[in-house]
Amino acid sequence: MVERAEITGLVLAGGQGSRLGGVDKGLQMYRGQPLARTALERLSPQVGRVMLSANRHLDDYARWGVLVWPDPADLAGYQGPLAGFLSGLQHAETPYLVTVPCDCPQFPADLVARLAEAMHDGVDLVLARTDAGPEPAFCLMRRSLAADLRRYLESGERKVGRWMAQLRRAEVTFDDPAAFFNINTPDDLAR
Ligand SMILES: Nc1nc2c(ncn2[C@@H]2O[C@H](COP(=O)(O)OP(=O)(O)OP(=O)(O)O)[C@@H](O)[C@H]2O)c(=O)[nH]1
Repeated sequence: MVERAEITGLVLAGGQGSRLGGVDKGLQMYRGQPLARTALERLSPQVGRVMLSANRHLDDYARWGVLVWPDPADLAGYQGPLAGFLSGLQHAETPYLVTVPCDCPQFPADLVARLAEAMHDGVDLVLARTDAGPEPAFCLMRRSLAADLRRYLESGERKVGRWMAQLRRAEVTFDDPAAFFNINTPDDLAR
């Protein structure tokens, strides 16, 4: 079991948003508020501190008073969520990092507490899942994974599942798949 104060929360907003026409997804309005802001508000009470991962409009995000980190500069181009994981692991000052994507505005209020219950000696990372399958962007991990993840990305690998498969994993099943409703298209933003 890990205490809340030992966990830094990272909102992932660094993607390409190609299914939304290439816009910066975290800044898109959903129910009157930018998506990344909703994610930060939902995550903040669950962790000791929060940060945000972005690759565009860093100043716009920083205006909300949150620490914003771009993906590691030496890993060129868009690399997918693992680049955000690495940036978070490198900047976190707590022993644990938990990630959430910016595009799931209804994720569970007890997400981090439940992931933290499953973090034990012998576990490197804990993933959320529903009956529909794993939700790998919702991941509690040890900060000490930074070196392993850097080696993985430097070797040219990008796939989240393949990186996680070689680690000691635990999974926590959440009953309500609707809580992981994911915004990918303009229609989703209007729901
Ligand atoms: N830091 C960082 N986060 C990313 C990157 N790519 C995706 N993400 C984040 O990972 C989560 C899932 O992203 P996807 O929906 O698969 O990708 P996306 O780029 O946001 O959108 P599409 O281009 O439409 O697939 C979102 O929170 C993204 O912000 C990246 O290169 N860097």
